[in-house]
Amino acid sequence: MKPAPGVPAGRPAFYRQQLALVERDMEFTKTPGWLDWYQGPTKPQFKLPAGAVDAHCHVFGPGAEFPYAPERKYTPCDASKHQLYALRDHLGFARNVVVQATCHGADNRAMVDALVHSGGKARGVATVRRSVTDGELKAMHEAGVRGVRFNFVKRLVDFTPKDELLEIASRIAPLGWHVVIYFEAVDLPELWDFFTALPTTVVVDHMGRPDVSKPVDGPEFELFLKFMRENENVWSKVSCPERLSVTGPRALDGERNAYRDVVPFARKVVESFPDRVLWGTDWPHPNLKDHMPDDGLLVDFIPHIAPTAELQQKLLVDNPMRLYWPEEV
Ligand SMILES: O=C(O)/C=C(\CC(=O)C(=O)O)C(=O)O
Repeated sequence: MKPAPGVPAGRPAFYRQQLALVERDMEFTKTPGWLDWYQGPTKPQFKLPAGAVDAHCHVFGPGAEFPYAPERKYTPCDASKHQLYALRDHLGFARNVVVQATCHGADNRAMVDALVHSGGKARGVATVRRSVTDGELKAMHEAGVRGVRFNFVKRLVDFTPKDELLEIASRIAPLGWHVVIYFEAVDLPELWDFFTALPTTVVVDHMGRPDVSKPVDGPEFELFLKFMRENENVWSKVSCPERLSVTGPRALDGERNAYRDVVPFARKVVESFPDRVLWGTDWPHPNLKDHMPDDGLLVDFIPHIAPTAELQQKLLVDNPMRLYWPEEV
């Protein structure tokens, strides 16, 4: 990698460490254009079933307590566990699955801190490197971590060799954990063999980010459906319409019928694989450039993709409970 201007060749790692030490003692400056999470979300009209789980959300810092990682690709606004749990109660969820965000790298302290202060109402998904010790994995398990996330979205992370990821997968499998994968639809063909070699349950973030301007019955989305059909260990989050939508309308200003272009994709997955789907808010919505949704209106998106009470119960309660709280099922 080319060193930054003013950094002598061969020393970038040293300078990154120095930068981390400086940043630890200063306030973080948000990435230019950063959109903060929506204040004062509406109450959803859709009444969530009792025990509903928000199975994809994050905490950011706060940076002064849990510094953002030096290798991060964005610097967010703070979004604390207290704010996350206030949103949970406001929307009517009972539990959360807190997914490690890339702005914290493999430093899982903010996420783990959120779990241990949740009164058992949150479980987590971590990011780990091959250097993670068995003791650290055990401590994370006790805190409520039940999975690791492998991220292939190039704007978010640097490349990690597949042999390192396979080694991590083989170490977390005996703990009963699963692997969450995040990738863009165009990259599925190249990643197929790696994904199908994973020895655990595999959960895809946001339906593998389909291009929803393409037909729902076209070859690209069909490949994703085939991936789920042929591999019964593969689950999908049918989340993030606000990230995938091209035409909107946005979940803002009372719009309870938002992101209509995403509906056929998510509904197809929910109806084809009702026992292997999860839903989450994705609060505090990292990296949205266009708009920040009203989370209450996002919840009102759910009945459009899971139209029956039975599908809603599986999506929001039965499936996440089976994956994250199996001891209670
Ligand atoms: O929140 C998400 O799932 C999506 C993200 C951010 C992310 O994954 C991360 O920072 O860890 C994105 O597409 O920028």
